[in-house]
Amino acid sequence: MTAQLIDGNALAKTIRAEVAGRTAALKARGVDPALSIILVGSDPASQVYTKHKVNDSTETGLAATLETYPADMSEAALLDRIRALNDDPKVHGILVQLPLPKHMDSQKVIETISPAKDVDGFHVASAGALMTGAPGFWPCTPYGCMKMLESIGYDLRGKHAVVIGRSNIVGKPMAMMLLAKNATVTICHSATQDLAALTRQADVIVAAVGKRNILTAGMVKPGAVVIDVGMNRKEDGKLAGDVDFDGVKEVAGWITPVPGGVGPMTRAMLLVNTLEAAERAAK
Ligand SMILES: NC(=O)C1=CN([C@@H]2O[C@H](COP(=O)(O)OP(=O)(O)OC[C@H]3O[C@@H](n4cnc5c(N)ncnc54)[C@H](OP(=O)(O)O)[C@@H]3O)[C@@H](O)[C@H]2O)C=CC1
Ligand SMILES: Nc1nc(=O)c2c([nH]1)NC[C@@H]1CN(c3ccc(C(=O)N[C@@H](CCC(=O)O)C(=O)O)cc3)C=[N+]21
Repeated sequence: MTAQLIDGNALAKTIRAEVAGRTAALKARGVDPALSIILVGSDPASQVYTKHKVNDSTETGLAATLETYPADMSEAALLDRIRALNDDPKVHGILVQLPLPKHMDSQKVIETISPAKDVDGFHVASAGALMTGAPGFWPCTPYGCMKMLESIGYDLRGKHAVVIGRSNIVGKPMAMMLLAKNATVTICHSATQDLAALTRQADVIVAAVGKRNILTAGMVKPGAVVIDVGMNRKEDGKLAGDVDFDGVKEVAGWITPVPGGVGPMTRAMLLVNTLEAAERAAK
C-alpha cells in the first residue's frame, strides 16, 4: 500500500471532543444545545442511523430528541410539527431523516425548517449561503470531507478537484466548498463522457455516486487524494464505498476507507452544526 489512510473514526473522535468542550462552556452560560430528529416510517436503516445520531449527541452533552411517526403521517401534520419546533426557543437544530415516505414532498418539508435551525444544510437558503459565501449551515457530508482534507494539511489552491456526483446534498455542495478553497473543480455525473480521462488529471477525487468500483486504480493519478463518500451494501451484507479500495490504495497518495471514513465525519459535522446553531442563538 502506498497511500496513507485518512481515518474518519479518529478525526471524528477529535471533533466530538472539541464539541463536548464547547457544549460544556455553553451550558455553563445557561444554554442547553438541543437537536430534534424526526423519523417518519420504520425503514430499518433509517432507524439505525437516527439512533447513532442520538447516541453521538448524548455522548457530547448535546440534548437530542428522536420523534418517530408512522409512515402514513400526513404531510400537513409533519409541516405543523416542524413549525412548532421552529418556534420553540429550546430547540436549536432540526433534522428530518431522509428518505421520507413517497406521499411527501421532501423539498417542501426541508424548506419548512427554519434556516437558522437547518443543521443538515439542505434548505435552499443554506445552499444559497454556501454558493455566495454567506454564513449558513454547510451540508454535513461535504463539510466532513473538507475537514478530512484539512486534517492532512492539504492546500487546495490551484489544484484540480474532480467530484463524481452532483446531488444537492453531496456533489454540488462539495464542488462549492472546493471552489471556495481555490481549487479548479470539475463536476462529473451520469452523462459525463470519458470519466477516466477527467479523473486521471485530478489531484483530488471525491466519489459520491452510490455504485461500487466507479473509481479504479487505472483512473487515478499517482499521489492523488481520494475521498470515498459512497455507501453500498455488498452481497455479504458488508459496507463498501464507490472506490475499488484495494486497487486504488496502491496508486493514491491518500485515501479514505469505507466504513470508518466519511460516514463518521458526517455524523460529527452534524454535532458541529447543532452546536453552532445554539451558539448563534445564544448571541
Ligand atoms: N458517507 C455519508 O455520510 C453519506 C454517504 N452517502 C452515499 O453517497 C452516495 C451518493 O449519495 P447521493 O449524492 O445522495 O446520491 P444521488 O443518487 O442523489 O446522486 C448520485 C450521483 O451520481 C451520479 N452518477 C450516477 N451514475 C454515474 C456514473 N456512472 N458516472 C458518474 N456519475 C454517476 C448521478 O448523476 P445524475 O445526476 O446524472 O443522475 C448523481 O449525480 C451514495 O452511495 C450514498 O449512500 C450519501 C450521504 C451521506
Ligand atoms: N436528513 C438526513 N441527513 C443525513 O445526513 C442523512 C439522511 N437524512 N439520510 C441518510 C443519509 C446517510 N447518512 C449516513 C451518515 C453516516 C453514516 C455512517 O456513520 N456510516 C458508518 C457505518 C455505519 C454502518 O455500519 O452502517 C461508516 O461509514 O463508517 C452512514 C450514513 C446520513 N444521511
